[in-house]
Amino acid sequence: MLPHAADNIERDGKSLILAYDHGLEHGPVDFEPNPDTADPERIFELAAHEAVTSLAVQKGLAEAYYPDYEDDVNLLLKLNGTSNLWMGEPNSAVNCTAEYAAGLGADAIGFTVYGGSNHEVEMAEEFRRAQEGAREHDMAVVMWSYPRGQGLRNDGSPDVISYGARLGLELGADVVKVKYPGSAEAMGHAVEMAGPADVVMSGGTMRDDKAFLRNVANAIDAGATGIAVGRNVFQRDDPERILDALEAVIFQEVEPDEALAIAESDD
Ligand SMILES: O=P(O)(O)OC[C@H]1O[C@](O)(COP(=O)(O)O)[C@@H](O)[C@@H]1O
Repeated sequence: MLPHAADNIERDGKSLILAYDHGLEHGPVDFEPNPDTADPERIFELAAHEAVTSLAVQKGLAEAYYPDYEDDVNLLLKLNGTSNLWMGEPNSAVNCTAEYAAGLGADAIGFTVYGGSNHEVEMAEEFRRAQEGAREHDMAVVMWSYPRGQGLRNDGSPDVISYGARLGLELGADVVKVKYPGSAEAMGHAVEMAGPADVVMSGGTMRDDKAFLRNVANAIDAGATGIAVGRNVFQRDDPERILDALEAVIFQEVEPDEALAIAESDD
């Protein structure tokens, strides 16, 4: 990683990445709890919320919508992805180059690496190309580091998550996105293993406000620099309200109860 490479997608060294690649990764089922969110325009508008430091999308959405939002949104362009229709060993098709991302105005690139998959070797090579391309265009590099595949049954165990965090550092990511390993202590170990690379917690499936914010607060206490979140924001009835609360937890480091009170008073 390069010192300060992620400054353009962070605020005071912290980040809230709004992830919206679910239409590819999971399919339309993820929009069912809040059908308005199938419309990318709704999410680009949401990404203009001041809590959001970048919006992670695939190339097609960036081409169609980003020109109208480039003044208000930092673009984190995902360069690979796989649909839920794929039944093979974990892999992620590269669908965009770093050069093309730079041409679209991206501030950062995002790349999934499934360490432990049968495809790890080719994925590391693809990541190398993307990472070096990003360096040529001064874009930050965010790795979705999700070890899974072959014998790796429990991709959420603390040891595996720490290994994923370390893979990000070793391969040259500026920010490593990992699943929450279940406790502040385990998150602290992952942060330590990532060294100077920033670690952000991946959002996960919908949880109640307090439980979700508690995990985020624990991750921040443990040294994580923020969160990359999709469903826990856009599947809620009032996504702006949870962004207000996340802003308080991540950037002001207040406790979840106080953050929720701040979010209520902003309504
Ligand atoms: O591969 P998984 O575990 O289904 O998760 C992939 C999804 O999770 C994310 O990394 C984070 O999204 P969520 O916050 O909704 O979990 C997305 O970018 C991606 O689409």
